[in-house]
Amino acid sequence: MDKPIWEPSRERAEASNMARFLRFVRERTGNPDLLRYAPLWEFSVREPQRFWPLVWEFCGVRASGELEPVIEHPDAMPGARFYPNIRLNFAENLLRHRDAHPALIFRNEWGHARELSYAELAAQVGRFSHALRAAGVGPGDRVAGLMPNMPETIIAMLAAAALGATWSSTSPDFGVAGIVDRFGQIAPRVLVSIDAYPYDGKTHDVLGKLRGVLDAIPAIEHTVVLDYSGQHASLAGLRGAQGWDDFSAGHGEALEFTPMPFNHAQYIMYSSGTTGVPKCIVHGAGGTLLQHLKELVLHTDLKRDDRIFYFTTCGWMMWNWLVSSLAVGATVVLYDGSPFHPDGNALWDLADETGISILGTSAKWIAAIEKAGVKPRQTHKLAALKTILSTGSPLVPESFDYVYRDVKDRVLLASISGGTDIVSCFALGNPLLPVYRGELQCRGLGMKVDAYDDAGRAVRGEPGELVCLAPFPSMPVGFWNDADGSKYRAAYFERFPGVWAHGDFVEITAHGGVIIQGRSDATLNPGGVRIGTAEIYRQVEQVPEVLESIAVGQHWQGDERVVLFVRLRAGAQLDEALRARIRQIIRANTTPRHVPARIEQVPDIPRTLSGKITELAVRETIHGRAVKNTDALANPQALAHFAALRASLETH
Ligand SMILES: CC(=O)CC(=O)SCCNC(=O)CCNC(=O)[C@H](O)C(C)(C)COP(=O)(O)OP(=O)(O)OC[C@H]1O[C@@H](n2cnc3c(N)ncnc32)[C@H](O)[C@@H]1OP(=O)(O)O
Repeated sequence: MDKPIWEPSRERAEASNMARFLRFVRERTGNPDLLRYAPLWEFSVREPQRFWPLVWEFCGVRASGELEPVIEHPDAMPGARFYPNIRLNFAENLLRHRDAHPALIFRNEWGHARELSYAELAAQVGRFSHALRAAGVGPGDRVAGLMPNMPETIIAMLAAAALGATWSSTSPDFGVAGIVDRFGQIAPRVLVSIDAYPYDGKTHDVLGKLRGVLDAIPAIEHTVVLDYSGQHASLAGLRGAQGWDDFSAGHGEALEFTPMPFNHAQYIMYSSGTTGVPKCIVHGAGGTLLQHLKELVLHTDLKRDDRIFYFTTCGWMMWNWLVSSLAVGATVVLYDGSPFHPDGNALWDLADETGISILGTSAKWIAAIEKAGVKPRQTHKLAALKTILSTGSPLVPESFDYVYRDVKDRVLLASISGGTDIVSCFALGNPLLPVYRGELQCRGLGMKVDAYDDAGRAVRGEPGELVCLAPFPSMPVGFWNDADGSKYRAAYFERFPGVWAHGDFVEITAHGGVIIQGRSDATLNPGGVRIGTAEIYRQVEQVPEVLESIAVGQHWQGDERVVLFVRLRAGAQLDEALRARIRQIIRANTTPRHVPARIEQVPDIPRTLSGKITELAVRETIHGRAVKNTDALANPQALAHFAALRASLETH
């Protein structure tokens, strides 16, 4: 059982950035024992004040100011601040290369194919940045993107970052309410959007949603619309709207970068919980950069001649992570569309056509193409492919077998895990280590990750709560609109004081690997797409017949599906018409991925003594597991209604 499924060759390991880094750290610290990953990791978490400057120097961060202190208040969790006396510009770090090497290769379902060199990218960023400045954007302003994964999204983000503005993006599959719930909170000055986009053989309109968004967010002064579909749709009637080309016309290309504090708000990302509107998580410029460089250069072994691809929307942190690859000067391959269009080979075709060497995707997709009988080993060359990354949900042991059997045997398969909250990973790949079925190779350097039982004791060889015991640079710098930090503390530090509790169940294995078991909190994760239940409740409860509802994730065919339970007004009955209406309102206002797979009626919903509905108690009940703490429930008898539905939920 403990035999690796794959091991790096000696040549591959020795040529890796991680091996070079080990040598570099040995020289700099004079510690001859740092010969393997395990002692390097120990050093990184024991001496963060020495470790992070080594990453900084090895990766060549561009900045000015004093490097000391590395961490101010190093024992405060939260409260520690990295590099308080440093200034840098995020875009300047990502655009350090300005040559003819390809920066971006883009493909989409419509057959668009484009390539931009680093020089061309820099010129386009320069022009858009001047246009944003002319529109009044300056340091600290927010620029929002309702954009697919395409070059203009990166151009707009870098242009905003060059000015010291904050970027926030959301995928255009959200309905008006989902968009307004997000961007409405951060009051962006400029909104960048497309007119329409392709997904799964269809053209999805965005212009129609823009009016509702603009009506609800008066802060937006300018709306820049890219004619992505080429249909030259009229922008008449859209407040402050201009086409992308008109907006940028007449501006010069010279890049200017405004130096910003290390902890300046670079990105705002969204995470929906069980109540209220989504949380706006603010990530700092320097912390995001340093952490991404560590993960890309060391853990992913990214080099200049690599072509890196990740299947992601601009609403998932893998987009932000992928874009940081520009700092290495590598080529970033972008794809907009369904990874199943026209068939399950779409991404393998892309890999062969564009020479992808690092291909990132999700556990759900790998399981889906296996089921569809896709066997790229027989049909594709995949000559350049050396690493496959997977995230979103746990990659099951059988998927490791599939990849090595039917995709490619000489490939490092790295399951990686972290999240929006940290815009990076807790555990991930490593070019020096073997791959064990079902395991993430290691905890990330500098990440003091552990597994805790309910009493806050570290456990090994069994699942516990994923915790991080020490500060790391990509902790959020805070939440937006949370001046006293109470929402931020409540999100991660209430479970164990002074310790980050992430909301995942994790096991740390005997050989230092990590197995993620799934969410320990009420977050839904169907197909690896993270969804907060509140977004569903806010829609369902607009349906007049529904008094209240509760949504949980049910294990289903190796994945998770969303099951929604509704309590209806006296006399109302849940029939197919009502189910369809509930699905429709969710689909229209959130995204199609929020739509529950099953909807059932219950006469009562369990709540705590303080009146909060308890998703975890319902989740345990429908899986036939004992519910802890029924004493804390005001109406434990309500669980019987869910237990009664268990057999039906298990069969269809
Ligand atoms: C380090 C970390 O920890 C970081 C992270 O986790 S970041 C998050 C990573 N998460 C992921 O990578 C998610 C992985 N999952 C997926 O990408 C997708 O589930 C999948 C590609 C595997 C399958 O996608 P899919 O085939 O479109 O199915 P699914 O996601 O179930 O889509 C449901 C519906 O939404 C629609 N849809 C999906 N994306 C859409 C879009 N952009 N626009 C419009 N409709 C869309 C689909 O067409 C489908 O519609 P129908 O119900 O009408 O058929």
